[in-house]
Amino acid sequence: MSSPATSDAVVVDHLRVLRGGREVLPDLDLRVPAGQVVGLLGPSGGGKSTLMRAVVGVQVTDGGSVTVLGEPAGSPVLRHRVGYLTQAPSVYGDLTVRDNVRYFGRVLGRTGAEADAAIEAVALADHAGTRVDRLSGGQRSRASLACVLVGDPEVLVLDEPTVGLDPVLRRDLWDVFRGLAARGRTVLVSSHVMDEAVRCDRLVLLRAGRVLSDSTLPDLLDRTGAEDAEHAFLALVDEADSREPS
Ligand SMILES: Nc1ncnc2c1ncn2[C@@H]1O[C@H](COP(=O)(O)OP(=O)(O)OP(=O)(O)O)[C@@H](O)[C@H]1O
Repeated sequence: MSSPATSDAVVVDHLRVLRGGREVLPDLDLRVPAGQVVGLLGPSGGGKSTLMRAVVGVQVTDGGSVTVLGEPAGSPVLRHRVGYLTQAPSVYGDLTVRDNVRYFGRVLGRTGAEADAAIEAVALADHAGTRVDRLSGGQRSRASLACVLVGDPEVLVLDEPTVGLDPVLRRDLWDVFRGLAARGRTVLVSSHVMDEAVRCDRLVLLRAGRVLSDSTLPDLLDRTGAEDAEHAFLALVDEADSREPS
């Protein structure tokens, strides 16, 4: 059996981001090991999307650095090596699912068969011929995900890919993410849903722009004595609050 990759696909060093004049990420350090699924969890407004935007290089930053696959985030050489799923589906409404995925695939030199495989992976084969503007919100976001998957990027940055999906679809998508990591891809995925923590190799708990914890789930549960990720997170919040002056 080959040993897991030990290099870091993403290195965030003292990242500082201001948005709307507010310090959203004051001073953030993070390492995302290659070939792993790393979950970015935490409350709404905690800075998950901002961090992801910095990793793909679309966020104006105010200090520190973000390195992806050894290159500065956003470098042109990373364009085809990093895939990004935003919370707002980025697909053409007046094209079918198949035409969207084939279009993005063609830009990246992928075949029609590879586009079909990406559609299959997000369980949209039955809707491949449907115009995207006639899909539900969850289907639309899966169509967007297929457009990311078709490029088979080395690093996937997925902002809430399972939001609003039923448990079966969520499980199936997590199987896809696990399969990507098994092939050496790195997946940084954000979620509000704490029970998705069990599917991650590592968990980063982000709150108010700070990393409360960065560890495996077993280590997190050990450290906090909690029974699951949600209770562990609450314990860490309480611990952080008790340290802050009121
Ligand atoms: N365009 C913007 N202009 C100014 N402030 C912003 C902007 N977008 C986000 N923010 C602020 O940045 C902070 C972090 O937002 P961010 O979207 O990164 O959080 P999040 O953890 O991804 O939240 P959610 O889970 O709700 O998507 C929030 O306080 C938010 O109000």
